Amino acid sequence: MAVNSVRIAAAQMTSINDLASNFATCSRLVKEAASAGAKMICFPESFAFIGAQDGESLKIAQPLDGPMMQQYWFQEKGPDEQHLFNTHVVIDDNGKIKSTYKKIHLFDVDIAGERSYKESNITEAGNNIVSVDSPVGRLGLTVCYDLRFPELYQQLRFQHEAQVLLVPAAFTVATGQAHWEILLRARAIETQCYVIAAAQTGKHNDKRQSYGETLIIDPWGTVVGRLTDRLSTGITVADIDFSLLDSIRTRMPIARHRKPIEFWKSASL
Ligand SMILES: O=C(O)CNC(=O)[C@H](CS)NC(=O)CCC(=O)C(=O)O
Repeated sequence: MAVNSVRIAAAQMTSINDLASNFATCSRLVKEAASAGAKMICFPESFAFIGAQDGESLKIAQPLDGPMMQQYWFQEKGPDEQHLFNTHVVIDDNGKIKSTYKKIHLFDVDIAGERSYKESNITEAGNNIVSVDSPVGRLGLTVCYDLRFPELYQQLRFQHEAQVLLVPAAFTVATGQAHWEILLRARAIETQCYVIAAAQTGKHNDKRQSYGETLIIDPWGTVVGRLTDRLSTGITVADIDFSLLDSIRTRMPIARHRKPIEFWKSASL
């Protein structure tokens, strides 16, 4: 019988301003995922480093072929000394880089009652949509704040034919409480894709805290993977079931029913 499902793991962790300590956590979680039978593990945004002071991430940023990436990963050095790229990297089981995606939507947002963020101060935005085939299906790569821009996910499903959408994140506590799960489930339902959302959680330093709640969601919108504690470090695993995915897409063929906006008419503007 053909194998129609394959296991994936999503990590949850609290990265700090210490590359070695974050790396030790990642190694431990990779081993846990392998013993659980997972073929792939997804880490949160900024798993390698979350700075406590301005400029710290710029200092540790390295090129994709630098020494850190040999170990795994990152903060990708940007086009100049003042900017890095917020890059999502897919690495195969030989340690080879299969694909990279630079975060398109930057988080320049003033959170009521919390603080304001200006990611564009140190980050250069990307402008390429990226998908890649993998043992767990065709992946669509995104990062964190991208989650609020559904057209990216529509492109990944309908133009790139993605089956699994990846959303590594470091959501704020306020926006996470209000929006995290509902946005992720909406993306899964409207694209009929698995959504894997590995999340930073807890307190990184005096100024920075993340919501957490790593989730794996199936193409029907059901949460199939979640840690028991939103704030703990660990993994959750779930099986990507291609028969389920095909059956949902066959019974409700939204790819065929979809009417791309180029064909719509505006009555008036
Ligand atoms: O700065 C880093 O180290 C890593 N990058 C992030 O944490 C980014 C930019 S500040 N965070 C988000 O995009 C949060 C989005 C969010 O919370 C929302 O959309 O509500």
